[in-house]
Amino acid sequence: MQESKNQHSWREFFKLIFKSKLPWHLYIAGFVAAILSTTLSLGLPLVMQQIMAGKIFDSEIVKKYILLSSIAISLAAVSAFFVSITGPVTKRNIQRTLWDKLIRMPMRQYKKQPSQQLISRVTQDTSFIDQVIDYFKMLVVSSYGMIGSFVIMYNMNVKLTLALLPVIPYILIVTAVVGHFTQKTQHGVQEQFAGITAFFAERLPRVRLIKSFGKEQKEIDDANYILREQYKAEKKRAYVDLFAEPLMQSVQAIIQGTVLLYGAYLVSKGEMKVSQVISFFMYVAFIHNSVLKYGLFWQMLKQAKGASEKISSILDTNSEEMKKQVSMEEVQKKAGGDLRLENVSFSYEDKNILSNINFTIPEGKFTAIVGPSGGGKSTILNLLERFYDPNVGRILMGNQPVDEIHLDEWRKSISYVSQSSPLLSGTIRDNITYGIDREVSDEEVRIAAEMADALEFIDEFPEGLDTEVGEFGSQLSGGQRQRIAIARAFIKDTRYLILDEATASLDARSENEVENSLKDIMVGRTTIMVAHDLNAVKHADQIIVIDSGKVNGIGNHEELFANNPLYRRLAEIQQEKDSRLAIL
Ligand SMILES: Nc1ncnc2c1ncn2[C@@H]1O[C@H](COP(=O)(O)OP(=O)(O)OP(=O)(O)O)[C@@H](O)[C@H]1O
Repeated sequence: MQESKNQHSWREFFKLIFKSKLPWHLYIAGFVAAILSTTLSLGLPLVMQQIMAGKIFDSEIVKKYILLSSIAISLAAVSAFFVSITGPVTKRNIQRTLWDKLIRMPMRQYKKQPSQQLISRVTQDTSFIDQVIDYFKMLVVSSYGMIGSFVIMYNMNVKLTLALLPVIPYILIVTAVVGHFTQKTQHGVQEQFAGITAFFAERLPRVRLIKSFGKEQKEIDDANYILREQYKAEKKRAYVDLFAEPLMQSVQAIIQGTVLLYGAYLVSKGEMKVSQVISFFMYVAFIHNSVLKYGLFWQMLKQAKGASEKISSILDTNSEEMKKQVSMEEVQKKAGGDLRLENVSFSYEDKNILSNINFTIPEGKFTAIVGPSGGGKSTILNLLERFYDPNVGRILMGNQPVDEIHLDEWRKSISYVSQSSPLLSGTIRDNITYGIDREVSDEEVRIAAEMADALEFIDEFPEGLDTEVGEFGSQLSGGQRQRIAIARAFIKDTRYLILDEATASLDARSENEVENSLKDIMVGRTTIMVAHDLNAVKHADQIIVIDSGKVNGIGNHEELFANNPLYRRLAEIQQEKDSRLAIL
């Protein structure tokens, strides 16, 4: 079982590498430069051997040494440059692939992982992949250098080379043990880091909530706790370093000691020259450096494998399918624009929300959806926008199932204004024209703003349409944000208008202004409005009462007031509320 999981994750790793269109030409260029540099470096101890053997005054040999080392260093620099270039290109390509997938995932998928985790997939995990490819290149080059060193050493002196062989198992064990513990503790540090990022990223945008409940000290204590955990993880890593460093040094001491002591013995026996021992010494330093890279590569590979599993779990999800067989225009010509929910049932995961819903939303008319909180009204809007598909039943436009219509055209035919219309950071103009694919003139933006009752406050800002709205529109009031969203809906000029409690969070004056703006925009459009304030829907052509995921009644205000006890009760509550407000 464990083995098949392991094989699976390696498959994910290679799948990701090949999917991400990596800059192979740059990798190959860097690899060739590194191999050439290593080849020249392998020749250096031999030239040094000649110099140490008495040719110090032979200018040709000295020149050769300087030339060889200069070229080797330059090629190593070129190779390092390619590493610096390939890393960011690889990371960028993987991030692009990932973002492309993330933004096209169906809504259900976003619920499966908190957004903080998704962010660290794109920012943190992608870095491991490019690092491991670089390390792999380094490993191949180091192996080549090691084999080359052994071959040269073997030709120089068989006895001294063979004397190094018993050290190899020790080197392998030390590298594996150090690699294992370093990787484990490093993983712990990264986990803590991800937790801390998530903690701060969640708290900072909600600082208002924290302050209003006076919970600053609790948040400081919570932060102290996770920062302490981070410190503990880092301390563990420091302890591992404490043992790792001497162990790795002992590898160096053993191989260098073997060369020096046994080399000195062979010199005393006349079987080797001192210059050869020096040359040997240089080769074992080369081998020692390569061994260190093996240890690091193993750690990197494990991290990259874990990261690629997580990234692949996102890449393997299905994207929303945008193009289906029928275009919106065709359907409309053939079947008109009435929307019909036919035996629709729906659940989020295993929680049943809607049961056997049937109703029609007539084209060009005003339909309101009302009912007690949690009954499923917004869920119906989610289904109409096709953020989710019904589990049972279907939604039709005319007599055409909407899931057969191009999804991008469908969504573009709907303007949606909700209780807290989200804005993106940027200017007021950027936000009013967001999602509009054509060129929009300032004149047009101003007309839309005027119709949404937004122009007056926009002109009060010194920067006018160029005013920055801040993160999530934080520089504007709730009412201002709503009116920007309505101006956007005016410009979008869509067939369908969906309003979900569009005025619920506003004060009486803003509510009045926004309602007036909405009245203008609703003219001639199929409007579906969810509202708790029954005054806002009294004049609807049709009101649908939803209770506990079922249709409780359909009719206009008068009909429902006369025949539907739930609606009458809601209307009476509304009247009581209105009269209380009138007294105040
Ligand atoms: N994304 C979601 N995942 C899981 N459950 C959800 C999700 N959205 C809503 N629900 C649940 O579905 C039920 C219906 O919610 P919905 O928002 O559709 O009700 P509503 O009638 O619009 O309520 P309100 O009038 O309070 O806005 C609620 O019990 C809610 O907890």
